Amino acid sequence: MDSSAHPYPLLDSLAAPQQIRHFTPGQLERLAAEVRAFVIASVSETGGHFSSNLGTVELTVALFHHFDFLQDRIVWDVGHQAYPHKILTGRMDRFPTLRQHHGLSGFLKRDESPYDHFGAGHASTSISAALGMAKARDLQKQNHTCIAVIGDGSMTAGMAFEGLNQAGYLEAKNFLVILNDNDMSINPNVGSLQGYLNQIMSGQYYQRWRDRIEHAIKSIPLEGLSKGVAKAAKWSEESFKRLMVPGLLFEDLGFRYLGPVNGHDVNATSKALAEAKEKMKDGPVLLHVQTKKGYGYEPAVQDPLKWHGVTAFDAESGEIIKVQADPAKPAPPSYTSVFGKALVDLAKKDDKIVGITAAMLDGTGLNFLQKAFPDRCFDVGIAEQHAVTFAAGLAAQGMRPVAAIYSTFLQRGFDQVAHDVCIQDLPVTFALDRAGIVGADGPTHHGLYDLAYLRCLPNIILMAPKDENELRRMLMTAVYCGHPAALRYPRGNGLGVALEEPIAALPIGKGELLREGGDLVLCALGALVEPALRIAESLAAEGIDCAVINARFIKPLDETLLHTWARRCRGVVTLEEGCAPGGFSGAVAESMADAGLVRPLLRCAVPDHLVHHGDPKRLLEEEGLSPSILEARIRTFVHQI
Ligand SMILES: Cc1ncc(C[n+]2csc(CCOP(=O)(O)OP(=O)(O)O)c2C)c(N)n1
Ligand SMILES: CC(=O)[C@@H](O)[C@H](O)COP(=O)(O)O
Ligand SMILES: [Mg+2]
Repeated sequence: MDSSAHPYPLLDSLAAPQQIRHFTPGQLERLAAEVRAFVIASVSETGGHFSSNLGTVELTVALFHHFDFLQDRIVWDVGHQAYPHKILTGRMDRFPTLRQHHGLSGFLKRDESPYDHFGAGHASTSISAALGMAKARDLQKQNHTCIAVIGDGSMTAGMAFEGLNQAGYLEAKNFLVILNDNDMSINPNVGSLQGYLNQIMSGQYYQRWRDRIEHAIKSIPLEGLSKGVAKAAKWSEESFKRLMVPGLLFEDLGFRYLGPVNGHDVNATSKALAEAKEKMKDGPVLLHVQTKKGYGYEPAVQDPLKWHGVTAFDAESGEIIKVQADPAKPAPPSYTSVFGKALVDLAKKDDKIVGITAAMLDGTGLNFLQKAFPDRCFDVGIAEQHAVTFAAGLAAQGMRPVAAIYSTFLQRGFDQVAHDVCIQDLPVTFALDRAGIVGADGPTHHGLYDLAYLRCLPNIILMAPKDENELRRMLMTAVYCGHPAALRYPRGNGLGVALEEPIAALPIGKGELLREGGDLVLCALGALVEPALRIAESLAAEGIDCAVINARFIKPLDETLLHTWARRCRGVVTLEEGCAPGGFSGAVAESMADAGLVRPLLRCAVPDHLVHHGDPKRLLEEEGLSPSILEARIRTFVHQI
């Protein structure tokens, strides 16, 4: 990065974040301006989460002015808004590597810095984690402050309220929750909580009078009054509070509510933090900070959804830099959009079909349904558990719900899938986007575990499409199979196959034989079917004869097809973009073992370890799942058996 074009004198002279504690108000403002300029310059080159980070600049600077985060603890919810935290804690020079292979993580990581006290990536964990830290501190007789910073979107999750519930009950001292309210999740934030927060925002005037009114009411001498008058005075105190005090919901949960404060005025935010420090000596405090996504960069302010996460862009013009595509070969559509449009096609013919998303309207492609049938599309907020049971309720009353949830985020709804959907055999469809390796978001976001955590559940039908056409057919199969069903498909573009009309359901539990062969049977799943076919053709030129099966179903597995070809061949190879323990290869191995069918087995899957962040192609190579590495592994295997 050319630092002469973007001078950062204060940042450059910052040897340690503790220096910020002695900054003057003017220096705090200049530091915030530098951090913002650096975020814009840096993310314009690498891409990354953007608008949320511009929203937390002043808040982060003010936090470092008041706290020493080598002693005090801070938990950033999700962590996608913590670039300013990283910049102030000695990681500025690593930003050119952001979200790249072996580079700086896009989230917080305990092993990346002593200032990262808790890692995340999924939302709404911060209050629970910070409260755990506060309790550990008390039990170990320490006295630092523990802080959770949580966005209004993340606050919609049940888990956030579970944390508040316990914190208020414990009367946790030196415990601060900062609610960073920008009226946005990735899409606009939804739900009655947001309505409540907006009401507080519009009633700022009352906050100034709050302390005076409370004091005046409290100073009424109740002792000398008759019982009835004292009761009336007490009642009027409560009523006044309810009228005048913003954030009463949080007060009723045992928090002292402070704010709202303008989170882009660094010195006002600093003042509010000073007050919070005093008040939290007596018990938990919630500080409500009002910010704007994209603040300080007009294109992002105008379109915070587009600028939530971006690829590289021209900082001057705000133009996203497009990777030069071959004009002769238009890019195939994304699996997400194929799903979104197919759902609308099905919904046009069947008014029992409804869609559900947990705050990922555009991310899952449910925006198409939202546009076509707004009454049949539900964004429930960041509330995957609720989304699943809400879908179960709809299914129990004869609707055909399709819950579109990223593979990684459904992990949070596991018990609901098991207890509410599968045990009751309710026909809920799970459309699991981002299955497999996702790339830059890293370990918290790869969709590697879905097959393992769903395969064990009763009644569920599990599928993975080899291309866009099959995705549409699987969606139809799932919606009308009368049981719980899930289809999982990857992030990114499909293969560009022609879409067949009309969409036809698949026979349940039937795989597809794509190629006959006598040496090996390659049993492939989803995104690895097409590479398996190409590998088989390449190996044929060397005299290695491979049959290829497109499994289509992980459950029920097409055992007849599998066993037939396993018997005809000398060895079996499974290929999947998912974790090896418990995944598709496990289903194949179990089935052969149960049938007493003994064949050498090569399992091509992600081994039992973390997959870090970076370019998906490179990560696939590292996991031994890129086409050329797969081919080499299969060649070695066939020569060994
Ligand atoms: C459990 C879970 N569901 C969904 C997401 C995807 N996600 C990441 S950030 C985000 C929006 C968070 O909104 P908010 O907390 O208000 O932060 P903001 O971006 O507005 O600063 C969502 C839905 C996630 N990370 N974790
Ligand atoms: C932080 C978070 O969870 C999301 O912003 C996520 O990064 C979105 O990923 P996609 O780009 O795959 O939709
Ligand atoms: Mg928000």
